[in-house]
Amino acid sequence: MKVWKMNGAGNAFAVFDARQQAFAPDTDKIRSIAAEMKADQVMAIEKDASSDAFLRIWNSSGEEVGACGNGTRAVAHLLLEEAGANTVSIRTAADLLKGRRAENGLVTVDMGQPRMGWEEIPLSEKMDVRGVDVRIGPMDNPYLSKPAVVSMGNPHAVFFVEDVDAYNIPQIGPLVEWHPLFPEGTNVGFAQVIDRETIRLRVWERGAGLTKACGTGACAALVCAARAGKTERKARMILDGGDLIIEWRESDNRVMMTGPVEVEMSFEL
Ligand SMILES: N[C@@H](CCC[C@H](N)C(=O)O)C(=O)O
Repeated sequence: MKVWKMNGAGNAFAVFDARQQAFAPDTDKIRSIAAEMKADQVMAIEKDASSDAFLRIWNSSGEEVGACGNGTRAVAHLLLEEAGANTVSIRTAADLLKGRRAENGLVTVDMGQPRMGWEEIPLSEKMDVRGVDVRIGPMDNPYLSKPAVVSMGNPHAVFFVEDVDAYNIPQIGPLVEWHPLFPEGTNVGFAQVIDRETIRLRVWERGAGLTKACGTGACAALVCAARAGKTERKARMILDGGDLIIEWRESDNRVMMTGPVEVEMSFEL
C-alpha cells in the first residue's frame, strides 16, 4: 500500500492508498500513525462508484470526521497527477467535492455551500448563528464572546479579534471545542480582519489542536466575515503555515479554496 506524508499550507497529513488493499485502523492505530508521522489528520483514499475516489478522514485523536479542506486539496493533487487530468471528483462523508489545478502549481477545491442552520452545524439549541452565546472569561465581563458559527461539512466557531497573537489559543481552544452548545464539538477559529481582502487566522482544530492551517476553518472564517459585512467575499487568509485564497461565490453560494500542496515523502507499506 502506498503512503504519503503531505501538507497543505502546513496542515500535515498521512495519506494511505486504500483502493487496492483494505485499510481499517482502529482509534489507537490512527493515534499512533498520527504521532509517528506527525500528522494532524490521517486519510485513506478508497474506491467510489460515483466519483474518482472516496476520502476517509480521521483526526489525530482517532475520530472519523466529515470534512478536511486542505486534506481534500492534497488528495486532489495526487489524483490529478496520477490521471494527468485537470479536474477530479472526491466524495467525503459530508459532500461530493471537485478539485482542479490552479495557477502556479496551486490546487483549488470547490468546498460546496456553507450550512448556516443551527441544526446543521449542529448546535444543541436554536440560536442566532451570527453570534452564539459562548463566553470566555468572567461571565459579566468576558474577554471573548459571541463567536459566529457555520458548517463547512464540519462545525466551526469563529471569534473576530483585534489581535490574534494576544490570545492563548491552546488554553482557550479546548474550552470552546467541547462547550455544551456543540454536541459534536467544534473547530475554533481566531480571525483578525486586516483589511476587506485579508484575514489573519489561527485555528484550534477539533480532535487535532492548534494546526498550521485549517482549510475548512479558512472557508468558515471568510463566510462569517463576509456575512457580517467585515470583508469582501474573496480574501487572502494568512495562516501560520502559508496563505489560502478563499472565495464565497455569489452566483451559486459555493466556497472555493486555493492554496499550496506539498508531498514530503512517500513509501510502500
Ligand atoms: N484540517 C482540516 C480539518 C480537519 C477536520 C477537523 N479537525 C474536524 O474535526 O472537523 C481542514 O483543512 O479543513
